[in-house]
Amino acid sequence: MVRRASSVPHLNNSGASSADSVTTTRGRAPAGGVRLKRSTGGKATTPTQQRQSSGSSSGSRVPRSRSLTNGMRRLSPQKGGSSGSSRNTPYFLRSRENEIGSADTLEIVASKSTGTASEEPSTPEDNINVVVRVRPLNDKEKRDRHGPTLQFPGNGQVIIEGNDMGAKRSHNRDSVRVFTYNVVFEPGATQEDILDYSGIKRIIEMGIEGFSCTAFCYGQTGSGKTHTLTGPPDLFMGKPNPKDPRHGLIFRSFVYLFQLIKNRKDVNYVLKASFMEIYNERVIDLLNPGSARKPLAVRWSKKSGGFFVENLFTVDCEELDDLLAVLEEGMRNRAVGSHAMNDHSSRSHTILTVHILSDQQTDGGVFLSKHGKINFVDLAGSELTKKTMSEGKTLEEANNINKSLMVLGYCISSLSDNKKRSGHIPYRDSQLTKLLADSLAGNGVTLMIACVSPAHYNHAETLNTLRYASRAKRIRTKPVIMMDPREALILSLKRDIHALQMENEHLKAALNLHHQAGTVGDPVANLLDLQLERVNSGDAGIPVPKVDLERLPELDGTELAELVKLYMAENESLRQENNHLFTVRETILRDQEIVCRENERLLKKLEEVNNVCVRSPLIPARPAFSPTTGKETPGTEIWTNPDPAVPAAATTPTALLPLDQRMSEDENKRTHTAQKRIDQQRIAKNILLMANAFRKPNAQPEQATENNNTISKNNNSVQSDYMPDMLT
Ligand SMILES: Nc1ncnc2c1ncn2[C@@H]1O[C@H](COP(=O)(O)OP(=O)(O)OP(=O)(O)O)[C@@H](O)[C@H]1O
Repeated sequence: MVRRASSVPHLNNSGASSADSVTTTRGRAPAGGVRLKRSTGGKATTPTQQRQSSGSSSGSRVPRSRSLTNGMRRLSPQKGGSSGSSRNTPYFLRSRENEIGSADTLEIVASKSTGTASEEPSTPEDNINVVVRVRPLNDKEKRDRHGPTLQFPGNGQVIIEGNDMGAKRSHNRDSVRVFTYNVVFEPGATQEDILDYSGIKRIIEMGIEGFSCTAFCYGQTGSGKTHTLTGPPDLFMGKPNPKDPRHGLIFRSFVYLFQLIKNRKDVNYVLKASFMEIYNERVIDLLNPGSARKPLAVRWSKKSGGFFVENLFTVDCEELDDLLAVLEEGMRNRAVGSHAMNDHSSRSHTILTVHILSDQQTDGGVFLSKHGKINFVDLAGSELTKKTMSEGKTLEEANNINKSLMVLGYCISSLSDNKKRSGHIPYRDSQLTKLLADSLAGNGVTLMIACVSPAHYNHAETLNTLRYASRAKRIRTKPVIMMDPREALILSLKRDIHALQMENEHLKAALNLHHQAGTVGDPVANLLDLQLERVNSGDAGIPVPKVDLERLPELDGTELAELVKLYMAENESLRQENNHLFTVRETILRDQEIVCRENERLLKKLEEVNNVCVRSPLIPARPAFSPTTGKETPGTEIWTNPDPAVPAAATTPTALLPLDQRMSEDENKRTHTAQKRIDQQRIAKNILLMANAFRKPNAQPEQATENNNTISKNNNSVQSDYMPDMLT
C-alpha cells in the first residue's frame, strides 16, 4: 500500500477546484510530505510540512441517478430503476439513466481517455452531472407543521409546488415547476445510497485513472450539505466509529478509494491530501491554520493555466487512517457558527483534495505517470439574514457567503448559456470561483449535489437551488487525463514504434516463408536476402535509444529534444523499412502470379495433347515418369488416358514442373510435321506387329493375353504415375 512516486507529473490543471498543487521531485518518492496521524479524538499531528508553489488542476463531471422518500407525497406509482445497476436499488430510488451526463456516458469518456495506441489522452465534452438530495423535515419544521413543497414522480424528476399554500393556488398548474436531474434522492435516502447512486464511485475511479474530479454540495443553509459530505458534526468530536451509518460521502469515498487501489497491484500509487477553507474571502489552510489563521494567496499558474493556492499543505497518506486524519483535522479547524436555521452552520466554503499520483509500467516498458485528483467541496449555504437572524460576525460571514455564491451563480448562468459561454466568465470575482473554474468548465469531471429542504417555508430558496442545479446540468466540460506532456509525447512515439515493429516482424515472417518456398537464384529471394541482411546487421536504421522515463526530468531541454529526434528518426526508419518490405512482398506476389499463369498454360497444352491421343485409335504409350521417384518406368504399347481417380497431387503444376520443362525443350526442337511423321511411323510399326501376329496363329492367344495383362498393369501404373511423354 505504500505508493512510490517514481515520477510525478507536473500539475497540468487549468485552475480550479482545489487550490493546491504538488511540486515534487520527479524520479523519486515525494519527500517531506506532511503525514497526519489519527489520534483517538485528539488533534492530528503534522510532522513535516510540504509547501507548494505551483498550479494545480481540477476537473469535473459525473453520472447516474435515483431518488427517495419518507412520507413525502407521491404523484406516480413506484418504478424500479431502469439500469442494470439498480438490482439492489431501494424502492424509493428511481434511475433516470438519461443520455446526458449519465454513468454510461462517463464510462465511454473514461475508456476513450485511457485509450490505447497513439490516442491523445483527451475526451469529448460532457455535461456536469447533477443530483438532488432532499433532506427530511426537521423537528422544528414538524412542530411548526410546515408542509412539504416537493413531489417525486420518479425518473429523476422533482416537482415544486406554487409558493402560495392557499388551497386555490396549490392546484394552480401554472405555479407548479418540474425539474429533471440525473438522480433525485428523496428524504428517506441513506448515506450509503448517496455513495452507491450519486455517481461518486465513478468519480473516484476516474480520479484513479488520472482525471481531475470534483464533487460539490450546493444549497441554502440547513439543507444538508455538510450532512451529505461528512455526516453530523458530532461524528468528529470523539473517536469516530468507522461503522457509524451516519458517515458521509467523503469518509465512504476514502474507503472505496483504498479498496480500489489495493486491488491494483500493477500500479504504484501515492496519495496526498490537502484541506482548506475560504472564510470571508480568505483562504485558510485547515491542516495548518496557525493561531493567526493567516490567509494564503491564490495565484494564477501560467504553466497549468489555472489558479492555485500558494503554500498549501499536502499530507502524504499511505493508509486509509491518514486520509481520515486529514478529514478529522480539517473538520475540527473549519469555521462553524450557529444561527436560527442551523446550530452548526458552516461559515466558510471548504475544499478537501485528494491527489492520486500513479506510476504504471506499460507493455512497452514505459512508465506512465498520471496525476488524478478528487475535490470534495462543501459550500457554505446561502441564507436570508432575516430568516437566520444573523448579526455581527455572523452577518458579515453571511454577506461574504452570499456574495461568493452570487458570483458562482453568475458563472453557472453564463456557462450554461451557449451564447454567453464564449464570453467573459467572472471567475476572478471571488476566491471560490477562481478555485472552482476548472471544475465548472475545464478539463475535469464534476458532480453537483444540490441539497434542498422539503419544507414549504423554504420554497423560495429551494426553487432557487433547483434552478441553479438545472442550469449547471447544461454546463459542459472536457475531461482530460493529467499526464506530463513530455511523457505523453514519448509514450505516443514509443507506441508508434512498437506498432511498426510488429508490422515489421509480421512482414519479415511472411516474406521468409516465401523465401523458403522459392528456388536458389531467385532474384526476389536474393533481394529479400539483402534486405534481411541489412536489417539484421543494424544498417536498417538508427540505433534504438533506451530511455528510462524516471530519468526524464533530469534531462535538459537539448537532451530531451535530441531524444525525441532519435525516436522520430527511428520511427521514420521503421516506416521506410516496412515500405521496402511491402514492395518486396508485392514483387513476390507478382512473380507468383506469373508462374501460376504459365502453369495454367502448360496444363491447357497438356490437355490438348491428351485430346489428340484420345482421338487416335492406337498410340503406343510412353514410359511413365514418376514425380515421386523421379524415374521412368517402362511404358506399354497402348496409350491410356488419365484415370479421373488419379490423385490431383500427382498432376499439380509443381510436381510436373521438371517434366514440363523437358517437354517445352523437346517441343521446341521438333516441328509439327516431324512429330506427325514419327507418330505415323509408330502406328505403322504397330500395325505391322499386329499383322505378324495374325501370321502366327499359335502365338496370338499368348500375345493377346500378354497384351491384355500389360494394359491392365499399365492402367494400375498410370493411376499412380501418370505422366505422358509423347516424345520418347
Ligand atoms: N438527510 C438528512 N437526514 C437527517 N438529517 C439531516 C439530513 N440532512 C441534514 N440533516 C440535518 O439538518 C441539519 C442541517 O444540516 P447541515 O448542517 O448539513 O446543513 P448545511 O446545508 O450544511 O448548512 P450550512 O450551509 O448552514 O452549513 C443538521 O442537523 C443535519 O444533521
